[in-house]
Amino acid sequence: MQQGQPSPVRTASPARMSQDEFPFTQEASSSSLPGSSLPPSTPKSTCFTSSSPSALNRSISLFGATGDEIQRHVEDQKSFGDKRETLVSALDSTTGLVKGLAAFNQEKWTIHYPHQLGLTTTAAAPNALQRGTSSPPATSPAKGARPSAVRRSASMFAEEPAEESSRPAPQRSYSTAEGPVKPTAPVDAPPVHPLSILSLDLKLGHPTAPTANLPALLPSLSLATLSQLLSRRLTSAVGHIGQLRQRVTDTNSRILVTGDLNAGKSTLVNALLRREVMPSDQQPCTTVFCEVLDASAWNEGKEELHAVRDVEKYDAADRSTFDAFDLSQVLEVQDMEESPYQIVKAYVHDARAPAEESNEPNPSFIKNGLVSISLIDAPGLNRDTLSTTALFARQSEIDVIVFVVSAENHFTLSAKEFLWNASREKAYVFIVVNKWAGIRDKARCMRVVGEQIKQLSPATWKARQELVHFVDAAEVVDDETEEEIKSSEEEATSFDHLEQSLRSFVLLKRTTSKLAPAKHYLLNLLADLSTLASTNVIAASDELAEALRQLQRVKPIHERLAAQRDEVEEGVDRVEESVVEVVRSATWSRLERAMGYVSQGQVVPPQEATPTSLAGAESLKAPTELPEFPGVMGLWEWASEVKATLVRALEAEVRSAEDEARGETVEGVKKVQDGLGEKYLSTANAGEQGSEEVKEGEKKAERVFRPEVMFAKRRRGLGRLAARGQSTGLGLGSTAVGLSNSFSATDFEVTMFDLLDLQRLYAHGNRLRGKKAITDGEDGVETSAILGLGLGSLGMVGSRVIGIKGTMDSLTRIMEMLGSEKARKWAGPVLGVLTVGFVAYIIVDLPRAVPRNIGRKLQASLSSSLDSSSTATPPITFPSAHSDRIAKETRKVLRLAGWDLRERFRAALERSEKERKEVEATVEKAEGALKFLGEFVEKVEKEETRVEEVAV
Ligand SMILES: Nc1nc2c(ncn2[C@@H]2O[C@H](COP(=O)(O)OP(=O)(O)OP(=O)(O)O)[C@@H](O)[C@H]2O)c(=O)[nH]1
Repeated sequence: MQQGQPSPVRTASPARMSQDEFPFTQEASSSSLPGSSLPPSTPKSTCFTSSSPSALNRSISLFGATGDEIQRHVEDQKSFGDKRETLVSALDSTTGLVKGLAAFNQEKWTIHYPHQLGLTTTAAAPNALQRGTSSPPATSPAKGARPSAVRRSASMFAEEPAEESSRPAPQRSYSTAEGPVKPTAPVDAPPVHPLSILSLDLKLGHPTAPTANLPALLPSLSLATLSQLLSRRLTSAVGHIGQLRQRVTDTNSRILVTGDLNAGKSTLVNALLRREVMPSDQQPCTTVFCEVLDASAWNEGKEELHAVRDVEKYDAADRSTFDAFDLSQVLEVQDMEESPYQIVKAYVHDARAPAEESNEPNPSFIKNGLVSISLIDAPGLNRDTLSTTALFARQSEIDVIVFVVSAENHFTLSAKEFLWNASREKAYVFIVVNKWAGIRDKARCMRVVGEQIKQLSPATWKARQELVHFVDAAEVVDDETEEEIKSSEEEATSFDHLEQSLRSFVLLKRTTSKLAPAKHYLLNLLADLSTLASTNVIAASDELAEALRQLQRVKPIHERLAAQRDEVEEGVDRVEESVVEVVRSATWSRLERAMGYVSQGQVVPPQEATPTSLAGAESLKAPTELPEFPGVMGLWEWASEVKATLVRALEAEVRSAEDEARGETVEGVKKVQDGLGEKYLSTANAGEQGSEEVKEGEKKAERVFRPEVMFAKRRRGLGRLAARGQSTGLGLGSTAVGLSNSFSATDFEVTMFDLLDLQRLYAHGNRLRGKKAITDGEDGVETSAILGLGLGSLGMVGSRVIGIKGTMDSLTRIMEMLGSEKARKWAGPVLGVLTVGFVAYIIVDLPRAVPRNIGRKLQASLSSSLDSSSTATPPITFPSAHSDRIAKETRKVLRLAGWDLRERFRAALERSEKERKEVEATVEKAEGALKFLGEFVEKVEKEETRVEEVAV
């Protein structure tokens, strides 16, 4: 530096400059862009107190960046890269978490919403998550009191106050079905914040419902519906994360350079590239938008022009979508009258870019190793181009608008209009006041331009230290030789400052426009996930506790019932067998006894323990004695009556046996239904949680035992002994099992022989004669038999009537003498005597003989009808047949009662097994849910910490 030259820029340290000296007084706390990660710029007062042009020229360099600032910008770039990497990783992890929760909600556990548990936003409440899980996913109070800006976006039930910044979250109830907010949470409810991203959009389907009433709708939605709505929310969250990721990872950033005609836009672009790529001329020469891109990044390193007719179809790899020109032909392409091209893409190499690919920050503007910046040189603004450029500027891919204004001309009307509109949409617009070197009264120029900016774009004005630059682009382009480039890196200039600000601003813009939304969205989403998971930890803990309590009740009952299964079977069989045996033997002995009397022609004397007939059962009065003998004249009718009486006596005994069996059966059924039922089913019923209605229904379904219907379908009529065993009508809806044998006491008629005790006579005669008694059923009567009969009868008459036993023996001896020759001559008189004796016997013995004969015949008749059965088995007798029948009927009733009990027991066992399985499944489900949610909350918290640390 030569002597006499004005002091170098750095000696005029910004710190030493007075704020008042700077025409654009910096407003307090607005030295950096709002929300910027850049530290506030050092107040670089650009006081142009000297009116000397050279001094001013030197002062201009005050705008230039110091080495520290450049270093800071470099660090900014690096930090941007780190933040981006962290957020991309967090976005990916969160996608995994959301998908995991969605699958969990679909397959394993229906997610509850906080209001379903009646939770409130009680920030001071102790953390309830510590109960019910070994690894409590605690939400720290610090997290609970997360800055409300993060929460601002949505509330599940009510709008959040916009101004809450440092205040704790308002108390808010989730269960507002009744309208007014009231704290419904249990004392140990965790702090819960309202859901934002995952809140339910209940306006769907209720477009007219006012927001304030929405909470009232929540309780009316079922758990399943809410869970489905949540699924949709989660799916859309995954979609949104995808979009955010795309935006975050998008490295392309576009700067639109626009301004008045001839303001020096092309010159500025060239200056940023440090090479003359765009044509610049006194004459308006930019007619088409021309985008300058890094050739190595976008066109395989090849420098050329792509003149594009249809931007929508453009593909750098597809030659058919553009016309290619040499880079040097740019003026030709621009100069075309009525250009057919929408845009010209100029792929160039930046002179300052490193030859090799590197992610390290470097001085190149378009290839800085972090963000690929493309510069779009727009046609100068006039009435024709204004709307097109405005449209272009509005595109979302345009990160920054650099508005170039000539210091010589200030803002034209078109410029003002554009700036006015653009600043409304983009908030910040870079303003480059170009051709600054030629301005003499720089202070005045600055003041005028400053006033205009203040009005046109207040936001830009506020951040003017970063956004408003006074430069001379032509100087940079003209003067920069290879060597000067080097030296310029060492000596910061105002243009460097512009360049670095622009670069930082692009990064800042990207941070604000891409990283910040991603961070805020992630924090909101993660907070929601944490809330949901925490809420569900409580739900799962409660469910687990309840299920374990249920299991404690249900498991032992089921185990006991399962162990008793065989016991019940055996118990029922035992009762059945014992009762049947009692009935069988009682019946048999009763009938055997009865048959003993009847076969002797006697009525059956009542037994002491004869049961009385049950109400409703058909009763039959047992005859107490035989009808009185009316004399020989009424003999025949009397014999029939005797027969009927004996039959009735037998039948009455059968009835009594049945009554007795019925009584036993009643006892047996009681033993089964009440005794065993009480013993085994009370266990099951005690454990049943079934409603009273169900139990009532089961009771109704039980069979009702009506003992009086047992044996009801017996054959009617005195003449038949009802042994056919047709349906006995047990009253249990069963089909009776019939006996294969049939008894019929009416099958025999009273005959002449019944009136005489021929058999007895015959037997007696034979005994006298030493012969074997004839058997029943032999029709033929031999002479000797008749003789025997006669003798027998005589003897009997004699012994009864005369009363001398000796006479009888003498007569017998006399009769035996008839066989000898000597005795034959006695035959006539003896036979006479015999006949008289016989007749006398008949008359005297009738009242006794007839009943006996009939009884015997009755017995024979009953037995004969059974004799057809196999000889291998014990002979079936009247008592045995009836005892079998009655025992069978008893067994049938008991079996049904047993079957009933078994069924009820089986049903109870099944029910308890089902209940146990259900409870066990619930336990498993809740335990699984707790495990999942515990891990989930941990992961969410890890992500939250990671994302919170990303400063955007
Ligand atoms: N002294 C001086 N002249 C400049 C500066 N910038 C541009 N010029 C001159 O101004 C004229 C117009 O420059 P351009 O870069 O073509 O301007 P432009 O805004 O691109 O023009 P159009 O695209 O046609 O609107 C040229 O002759 C440049 O040499 C500068 O900073 N200082």
